[in-house]
Amino acid sequence: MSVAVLGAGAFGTALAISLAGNGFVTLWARSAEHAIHMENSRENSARLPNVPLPPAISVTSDIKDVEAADIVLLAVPMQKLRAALTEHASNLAGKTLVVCCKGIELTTGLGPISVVRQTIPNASPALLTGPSFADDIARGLPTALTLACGDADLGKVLQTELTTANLRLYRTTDVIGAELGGALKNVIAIGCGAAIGAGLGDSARAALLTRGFAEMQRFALMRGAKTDTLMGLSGLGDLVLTCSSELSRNYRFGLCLGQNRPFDTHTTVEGVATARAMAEIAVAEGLDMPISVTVADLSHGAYSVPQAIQSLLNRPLKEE
Ligand SMILES: NC(=O)C1=CN([C@@H]2O[C@H](COP(=O)(O)OP(=O)(O)OC[C@H]3O[C@@H](n4cnc5c(N)ncnc54)[C@H](OP(=O)(O)O)[C@@H]3O)[C@@H](O)[C@H]2O)C=CC1
Ligand SMILES: O=C(CO)COP(=O)(O)O
Repeated sequence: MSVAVLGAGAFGTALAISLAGNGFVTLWARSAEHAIHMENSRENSARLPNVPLPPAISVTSDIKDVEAADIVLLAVPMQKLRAALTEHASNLAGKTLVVCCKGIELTTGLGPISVVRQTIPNASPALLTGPSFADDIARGLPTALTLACGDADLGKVLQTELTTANLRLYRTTDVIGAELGGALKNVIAIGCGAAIGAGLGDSARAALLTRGFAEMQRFALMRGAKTDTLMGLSGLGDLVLTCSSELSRNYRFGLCLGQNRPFDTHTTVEGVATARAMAEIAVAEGLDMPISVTVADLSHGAYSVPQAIQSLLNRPLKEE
């Protein structure tokens, strides 16, 4: 089956490089200039520098090339997904669409699969998520991800088609659990980065990671996710990776908050909008999500790090 990747950012490019080991891949960028530069230089110097594009990748800005593919991977930031799908709805109608973004849409509180269902109702949606840095995948380092698809038979097909020499896919039909694990871990990673940035130490990070995971489970189970999914690659696996590595943009954003340093506003930091979406849902549903709500406030400058720490430490004592 032919594969196209819509979105030539760091992750889309990395997935295209890995999938090129299986056969021809179309990598679509919205900017014609960017596409031509990548096609000629055989590198995505803007988003994923120093990794050559294999010959099996064709970079294009012509959406008709995406339309020709059987499977389309959607690798744009969560808050841009609806606009991208709406713009290209007629080209993507009826296709198998594998969303690769991690987050909750701020304006609706929906995850990526629901956004696909709303914008392109006759598409077959799936989700690719789990612990993986674009740079690791692009350099061929071994990575394990979760392929979530509500249609179990299609999930098996996609698992086979999208597994590569270095990318091992596990499958699940628990789309909600996989979506929420990937979205919520970014929020906790910002908190962990802030703790380390502020010099609070590794013990504080472990506490935030663990209690943050309890919040992730509370939120996801309320939305119908399965505990096993949260315990897997798309939940705990990605949480551990993102909370412990400076390769993570969410973690680095948190580090800057903790150190009171500015952060490049052009960098994709999914956890900022997702923290806000999550906090709004938590308040509406009466869910106790103190770390996530604190990260939302911190990320938008409503709290300083010392205020955030005080508010978390001064909460009433409770059972674990
Ligand atoms: N980077 C990583 O290590 C990983 C990322 N992910 C997830 O993948 C998703 C994308 O992240 P990543 O690739 O890193 O982000 P980047 O910031 O590297 O790239 C985002 C890409 O999306 C494109 N884009 C933005 N808006 C639109 C639009 N409306 N239509 C078409 N294209 C658009 C941008 O185009 P332009 O350049 O023209 O602005 C850019 O190419 C995120 O949800 C992230 O959480 C998941 C796992 C790992
Ligand atoms: O999702 C990721 C790792 O699995 C990438 O994390 P960042 O978006 O924080 O860089």
